[in-house]
Amino acid sequence: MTRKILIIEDTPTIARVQKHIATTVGYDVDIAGSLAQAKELISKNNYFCAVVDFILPDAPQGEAVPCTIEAQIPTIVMTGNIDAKTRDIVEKYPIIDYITKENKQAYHYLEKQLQRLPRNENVKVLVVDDSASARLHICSLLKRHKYQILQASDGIEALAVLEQTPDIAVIIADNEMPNMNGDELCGEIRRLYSNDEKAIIGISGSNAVHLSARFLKSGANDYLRKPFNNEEFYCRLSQNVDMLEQIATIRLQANTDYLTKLPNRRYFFEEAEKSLKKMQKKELTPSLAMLDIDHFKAINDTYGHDAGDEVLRGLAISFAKYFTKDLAARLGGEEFAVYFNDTNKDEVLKRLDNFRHFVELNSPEFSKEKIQFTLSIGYAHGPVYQIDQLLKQADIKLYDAKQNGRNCVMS
Ligand SMILES: Nc1nc2c(ncn2[C@@H]2O[C@H](COP(=O)(O)OP(=O)(O)OP(=O)(O)O)[C@@H](O)[C@H]2O)c(=O)[nH]1
Repeated sequence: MTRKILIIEDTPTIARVQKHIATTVGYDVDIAGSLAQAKELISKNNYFCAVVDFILPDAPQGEAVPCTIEAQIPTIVMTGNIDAKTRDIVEKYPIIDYITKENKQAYHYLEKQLQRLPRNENVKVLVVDDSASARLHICSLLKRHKYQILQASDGIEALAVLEQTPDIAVIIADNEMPNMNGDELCGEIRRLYSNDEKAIIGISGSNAVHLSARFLKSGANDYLRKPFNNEEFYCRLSQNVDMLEQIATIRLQANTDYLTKLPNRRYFFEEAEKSLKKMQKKELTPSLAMLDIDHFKAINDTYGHDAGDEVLRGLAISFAKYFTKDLAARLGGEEFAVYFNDTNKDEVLKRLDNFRHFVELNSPEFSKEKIQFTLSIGYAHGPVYQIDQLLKQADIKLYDAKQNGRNCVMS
C-alpha cells in the first residue's frame, strides 16, 4: 500500500528536496505551495502524514500547523529557525516533530522520521502504570507516532499481557506500582527475555537519585524521569526501537542461507536442539530427513555454476512451501534437511516421497535451462535426542538411498 504524504512548502527547491526524500522512502507525494492549496488537497485526500513549513505567505503565524492537526494528519513541522517564541507555538500542538531547515543533517533526520512512521505501525509497545491518567498521556504520545499500544495497570498484569502477546517490542514501566515495583517487573521480564529481544524503558516521578541506576541494573535499557519532555521521550523510544530492529536484522542475516534465503545450518541446529529437549521431556520420538540432489556435480559441469545456483534457489522455493510447518533448512552445498514436529513416521515418509516425486516431475520448471534432476532422501526416526546423532542416522540412510540407485527415500 502506498501511503500519501502532503508537503506544504512555498519554496519550490525545498519542496523538491522533500518530495525526493519522501518518494525514495516510498510515499506518494502531494505538494501544496500555500495554506489555501493545502486545505483544498486535505478536503479531497487521506494523508498518512504531512510535512508543514511553519511560515507561508498566507499563514505567517504557523496557521498551517493547526490545519493539518485538526484534520488528524500526523504532522512534522519544518522551520527556518527556531527561536523561543516559535518553539513555544510549535510545542503547543500535538505534532510528530519539528525540524529546523538549517543544514543537510535536517533532511537526513526528516528521511529517518518518514521511514520510522510506517514501521511504527508494526511495533507493539506495552505501557505499565497504575495511574490511568499517566497511561493515557503516554498512550496518546505513542498513538501520535502510530505505535501499536497495549496497557497493563501493574506488573502482574504486564507479565500476563507479555505471555499472551510475545511480539511486544518495548515495555514502558512506571516504578511506583502496587504488587510489584517497576524495577522488580524489569527483573522478571529479564528472566524471560534478553534486552536485545525486548527493550524496557523505566519511568518514575521519584526524586531518588539512585532509581535510574536501580532500573538499569534490573535490566532496563533506558530511564526517564517524570515529568519528561515529549521530544526526549520520542528520541529515547525510537533509539531503542532502532536498536531492536538492527539486532533483529543481524540475527536474521546470521540465520539465513545467502543463496537460497532458507534458514541455514546454524539456525537449524539451534532450533532443532530446542525442540529435541521438549520432545525428550514429553517422551516423543523426533524425526529428521536429509535431502540431496542427485549428480549435482554433473549439473554444474554441464550447465555451469550459475545454472547450478539457479537449481538450488528453485528447489529451495518448493522445499520451503512443501514443508512450511516444519523446520526446513539448507545445510550446505546441495544438501537440505527437514526436522519434523509431526512424529507419525508413516505420514512423514509419505510426505517426503510426495516431495521427491514432485521434484522428479517439476524440476525443469526451476531453471531457465529446464534442468531435470532428482533427489535422494535419508530419513531418521529414532529415540535419539542429539541433533548431530539424528543427522548421522539420516546421513547413513541417505547413503543407502544413493547406493540404491538414487531418486528414492530410505528409512
Ligand atoms: N552451483 C553450486 N554448486 C555447489 C554449491 N555448493 C556445492 N556445490 C557443488 O555441488 C557438487 C556436489 O557434488 P558431489 O558431492 O560430488 O555429489 P553429486 O555430484 O551430487 O553426486 P551424488 O550426491 O553422489 O548424487 C560439487 O560439485 C560442489 O562444487 C553451490 O552453492 N552452488
